[in-house]
Amino acid sequence: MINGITITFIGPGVMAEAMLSGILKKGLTKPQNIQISGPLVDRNEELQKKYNVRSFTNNCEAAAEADVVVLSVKPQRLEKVLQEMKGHVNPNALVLSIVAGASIAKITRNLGHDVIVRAMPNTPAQIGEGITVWTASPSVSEKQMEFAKTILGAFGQEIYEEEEDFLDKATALSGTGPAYVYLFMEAMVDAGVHMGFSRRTAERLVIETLRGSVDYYDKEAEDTRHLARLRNQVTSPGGTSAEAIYYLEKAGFRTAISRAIWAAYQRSRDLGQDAEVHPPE
Ligand SMILES: NC(=O)C1=CN([C@@H]2O[C@H](COP(=O)(O)OP(=O)(O)OC[C@H]3O[C@@H](n4cnc5c(N)ncnc54)[C@H](O)[C@@H]3O)[C@@H](O)[C@H]2O)C=CC1
Ligand SMILES: O=C(O)[C@@H]1CCC=N1
Repeated sequence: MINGITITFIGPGVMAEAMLSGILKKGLTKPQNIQISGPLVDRNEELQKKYNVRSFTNNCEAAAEADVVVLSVKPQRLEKVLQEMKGHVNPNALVLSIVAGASIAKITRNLGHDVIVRAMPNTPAQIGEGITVWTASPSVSEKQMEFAKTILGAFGQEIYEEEEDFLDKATALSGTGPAYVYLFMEAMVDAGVHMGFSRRTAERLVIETLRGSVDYYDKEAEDTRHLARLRNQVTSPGGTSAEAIYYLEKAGFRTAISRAIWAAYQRSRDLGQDAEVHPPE
């Protein structure tokens, strides 16, 4: 296992906490081997008390001795953080970035370090049910690939992709995915309220419908399960589902989703190229 290795988190926010709590829950390493570094003393103390980890306000000091340096600051802060840390990361350390859009080339260029794993988790990582897609630069050793796989598997499932472009695609699909799911759920709840249900009842109906649908999908035999077949089961000829689906398709439901996810993919690629925020078309 990876016991004994030191891991430093640069940017101790929501995602860093999800990762470190998963790592500790799985017993991958001891709390004294985990360090966090961020500018907010209150936040540092909060995590220090909760998990018994060490905290720093100086990123360079925090990273100096670490075997794994996790980059978990917001994309807009990354460049400055990398430039400030240049020359302060152990040359043999694995740098594991979860920063949306930040390409391996960009990290290497700004940090002067080429042992990089780029990963894209999502927020259900906070309850150990995330899904993370990751890739690695050629300088990452086999042992470090195993570290990365073990660390990323501590807060959900992980999928390795050889081509880095899939990281931008995963950012759009699964990294950003919870935002689409919650928006869809909100819209359904609002429709329920529109028809006269109390908000509480509408929320319950929507949440249990989603949970039940996913569980039902999961129970189907792997070789025969198919989303369209499950949808067809609900859709009787001339019935309510057919009527509703007609209106969803007429409104361009699938195209809207596909275009939105494509736009998120392009946005992730733009972030990697230091592009300014651009207005939507
Ligand atoms: N929230 C999400 O759904 C996902 C986010 N990500 C990526 O994870 C990264 C972190 O996101 P969150 O945890 O949601 O953000 P967050 O805002 O909760 O965490 C960022 C942390 O960085 C700290 N910070 C700010 N400036 C710093 C500096 N100069 N040095 C060190 N720390 C500094 C902040 O105080 C904060 O604690 C982002 O790059 C994001 O793209 C990846 C997957 C999913
Ligand atoms: O919107 C964002 O920047 C983040 C990155 C992945 C999910 N949400």
